[in-house]
Amino acid sequence: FETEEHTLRELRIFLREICKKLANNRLFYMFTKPVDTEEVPDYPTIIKQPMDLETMMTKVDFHQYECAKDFLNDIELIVQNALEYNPAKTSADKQIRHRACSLRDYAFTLIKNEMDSDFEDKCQDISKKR
Ligand SMILES: CC(=O)c1nc(NC(=O)[C@H]2CNCCN2)sc1-c1cc(O)cc(O)c1
Repeated sequence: FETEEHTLRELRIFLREICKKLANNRLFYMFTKPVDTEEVPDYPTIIKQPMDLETMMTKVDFHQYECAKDFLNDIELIVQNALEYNPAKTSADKQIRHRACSLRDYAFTLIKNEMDSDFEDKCQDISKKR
């Protein structure tokens, strides 16, 4: 199991790098911090499970991701929240939806290109056993 701990340590290092790259991309600044319910008071009435990149970085540090799939599930949550909260045909809402879709494509592509597929398989096997 020591090798399992080593594998999960490597996963955390990798996911921090991905998180940093996404959070440092100006395109995604509105996804970097929890939505401020002072500024956007109706947000919690519409979005029941908020998510953001800073929260995801904390989840990495708290060992709350055991494979890249779990990490991408939270990226998908950020995307779905933005699509739900910004449904209008206005250019403002359209631009936010477009940014959300770009975040999804960026994140999935980054992980696909930079992660060894059998490393992810090993992480998923560990995750299933736990
Ligand atoms: C992240 C998100 O989903 C988000 N959506 C918004 N939508 C609107 O403002 C649309 C809603 N429809 C009516 C016209 N306004 S603002 C916003 C946001 C932007 C930030 O810079 C930081 C932040 O925390 C949240």
